[in-house]
Amino acid sequence: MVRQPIPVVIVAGFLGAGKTSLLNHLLRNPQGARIGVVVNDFGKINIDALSVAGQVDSTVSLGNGCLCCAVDARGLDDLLAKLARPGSDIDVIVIESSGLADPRGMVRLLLNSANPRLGYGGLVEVVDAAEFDTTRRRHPEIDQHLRFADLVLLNKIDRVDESDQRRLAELVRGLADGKPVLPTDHGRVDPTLLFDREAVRERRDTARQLSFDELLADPVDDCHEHLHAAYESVEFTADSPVDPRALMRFLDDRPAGIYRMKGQVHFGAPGHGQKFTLHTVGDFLRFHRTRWRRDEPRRTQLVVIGSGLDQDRVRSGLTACLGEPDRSDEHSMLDVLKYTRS
Ligand SMILES: Nc1nc2c(ncn2[C@@H]2O[C@H](COP(=O)(O)OP(=O)(O)OP(=O)(O)O)[C@@H](O)[C@H]2O)c(=O)[nH]1
Repeated sequence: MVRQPIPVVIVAGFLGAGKTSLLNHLLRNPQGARIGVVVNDFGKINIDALSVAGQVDSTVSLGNGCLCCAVDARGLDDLLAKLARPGSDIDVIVIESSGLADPRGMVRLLLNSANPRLGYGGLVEVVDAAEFDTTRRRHPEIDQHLRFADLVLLNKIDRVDESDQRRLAELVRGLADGKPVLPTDHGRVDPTLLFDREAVRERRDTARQLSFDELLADPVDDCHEHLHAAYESVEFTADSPVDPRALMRFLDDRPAGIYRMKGQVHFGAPGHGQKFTLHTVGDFLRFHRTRWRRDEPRRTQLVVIGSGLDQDRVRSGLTACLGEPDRSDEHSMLDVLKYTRS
């Protein structure tokens, strides 16, 4: 029996829009589908891969760099072929692209893949409703990304009021050429919308039209003009614990240029030895508290992403946060806990 191609769904969207949240939602609610995952992060420590690891059998990580550039895409075909190898019982592959990748390059790559086991499963663009206006002002090219989407998730809907929800939904629908726009929070969407195998051929045909008319007609696609060309990342790893008050001071007065921070923090405060996952997106700040896996080293690993960063200042600022808190200070974690969801 000839097997239907495995749909490959690309999840794209600007830094911090909610791609990993969507991926985690899909992995927790697979509706019986076996999902293979490819994670491409910006920054040498692949925080996203750490976040989805343990939930899925087949995760492959592309590490640093953006998938959208041909030079960085080398190996993607091999990774996909590995996931779709004969005998694999994967039903769908989801690629979470870096928040700075240009999705057009990835769509093109998949359409041009010679692997008969793989089919283009569509592009899902995740939009951060709370940050969209600002992001668009700074990066007007985001509009182009939306044009190629098959489905747009207007995410973080809980962070905007109703009239803004309506305005943004209309705006995004217009930019996405009338494609469906679904309001979501934390990427919670009906997974069957993404995994519908029947829709794969149709999407491929539509995308092929795009590919000939627009994608391939625009082969220049200079990587130096991609969003990631203007961004840089700083990685920070430390085995000694972090002083919560010092970290909060750093976060309250972040060095200029930082847009996104993510990773895990190991605090030294007594009674707070759990894993605190940190996310900042623009002004947004959140910690999520979970248990460390048994084999996981208690250490802080952060990726800081921004434009025009003073990398030394970021590193020295974080290094200055290391140290045991004052043990007589019972409230050292108070500010952290204000921003924490368990
Ligand atoms: N309030 C709110 N927060 C959200 C929502 N979706 C995601 N977040 C939070 O936003 C932060 C970033 O979410 P991620 O899912 O990591 O975003 P991402 O697009 O994968 O980020 P990058 O890979 O760095 O580009 C996390 O703290 C999430 O918990 C949402 O709908 N509402």
